[in-house]
Amino acid sequence: MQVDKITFSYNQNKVIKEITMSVDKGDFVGVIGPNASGKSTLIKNLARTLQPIKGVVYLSNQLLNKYSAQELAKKMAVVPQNTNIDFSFNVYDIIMMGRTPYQKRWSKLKQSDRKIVKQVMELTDTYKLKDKIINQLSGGEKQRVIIARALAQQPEILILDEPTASLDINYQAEIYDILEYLNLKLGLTIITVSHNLNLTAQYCQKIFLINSGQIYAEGTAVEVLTAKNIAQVYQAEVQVKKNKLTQKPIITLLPQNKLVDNVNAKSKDFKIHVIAGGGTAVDMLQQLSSLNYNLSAGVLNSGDADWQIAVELGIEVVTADPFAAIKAEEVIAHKKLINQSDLIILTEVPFGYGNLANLTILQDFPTKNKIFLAGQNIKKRDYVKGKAESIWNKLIDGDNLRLITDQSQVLKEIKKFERLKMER
Ligand SMILES: Nc1ncnc2c1ncn2[C@@H]1O[C@H](COP(=O)(O)OP(=O)(O)OP(=O)(O)O)[C@@H](O)[C@H]1O
Repeated sequence: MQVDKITFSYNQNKVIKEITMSVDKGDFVGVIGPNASGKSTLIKNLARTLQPIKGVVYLSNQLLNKYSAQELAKKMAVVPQNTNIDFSFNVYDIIMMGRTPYQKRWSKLKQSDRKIVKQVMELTDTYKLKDKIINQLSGGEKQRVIIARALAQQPEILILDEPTASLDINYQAEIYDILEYLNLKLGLTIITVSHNLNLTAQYCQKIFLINSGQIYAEGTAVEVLTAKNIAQVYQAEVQVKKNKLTQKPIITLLPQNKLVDNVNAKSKDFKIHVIAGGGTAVDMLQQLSSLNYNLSAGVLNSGDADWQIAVELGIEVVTADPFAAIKAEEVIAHKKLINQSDLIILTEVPFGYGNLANLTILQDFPTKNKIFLAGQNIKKRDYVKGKAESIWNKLIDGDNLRLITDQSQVLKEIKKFERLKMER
């Protein structure tokens, strides 16, 4: 599908402004954007429900306007946001309506039509509902029936406007799983409009972010769903993390209200320096960052999981080369960051010759507040013949140090140090 500079207005209100976009055969495309940004209007223009006042849409190199209704129904199926269905039909008949473009007037149903309908019913888990009347169904069941009817059209391209709006999380993922199956196994081209940024990120290969009737950003989930783009378009502060399994972004809305902002504003004055490595601080850095703590970290090797997350979260970090030992200039930079902090957190990182400097350095800061994570005995993490253990034992004697064995206690301990600072 090739969309060439289309503009659309409702009366004088220009809702789509010169949008150009292309969808390739086999794409799984997500259209996102805030309320009233023009998403539904855009896809209605793509589905020929509305006609652009300027610009053109091509489908398989043919102008969309040139298709007969029947030809178009064989090529494209649409699942609109609100579907009005005659309540007197049962589920089977409704899904069979999807076969209309293939049937001659007054002709009998063919065996092949029945077979296709059965297949799509099984795929969408609607076969068990076949005799029910549509108004006896829940919102989620109804939605699956509408999707089944669209699939019965055996389209090449399927356009869905908020297909999971009324579904619980199980069915949301299930609907997207079905769409993914159709996309990957059968090569169906799919365009979905959704408010669910995480589902869109997870499933769509290509995303269009719409703002005020224009494309604000387009590309892969990683390219489009950045905290900056979302802040600009939705005026919302979010945290974007990476799903470790899929490498796709996960978007979490951060608390936006003033009350929470005030609490966070206080937190921002409190600086925490994290000494970690080997992925021992990933969850903690994410949690503390989402609570708006002012964070720094070091010395971390480039490419290390902790380094990766620190960089993604915009945390100031002293970086060493991948797999290389910490160098003198890195120790100096590290000292500077520690000096600026109110609290040092040392994770359960193993120590070898390459990173022993991260422990040694702490001897230069006897009066700094410290939290050491000690779920795993230092002996087991000492790969420098007892040197790490011996430094550790000296360090843990200090009054301003809390040893905790459970990472879930970190926040409680931080709050205590924070309160002490405020009382001073
Ligand atoms: N039939 C209509 N007549 C007049 N204005 C309309 C009509 N449909 C939509 N609009 C207006 O066009 C703008 C874009 O609406 P549209 O439904 O395309 O946005 P959307 O991005 O899909 O919104 P949402 O996320 O809330 O579903 C809105 O300001 C809306 O009020």
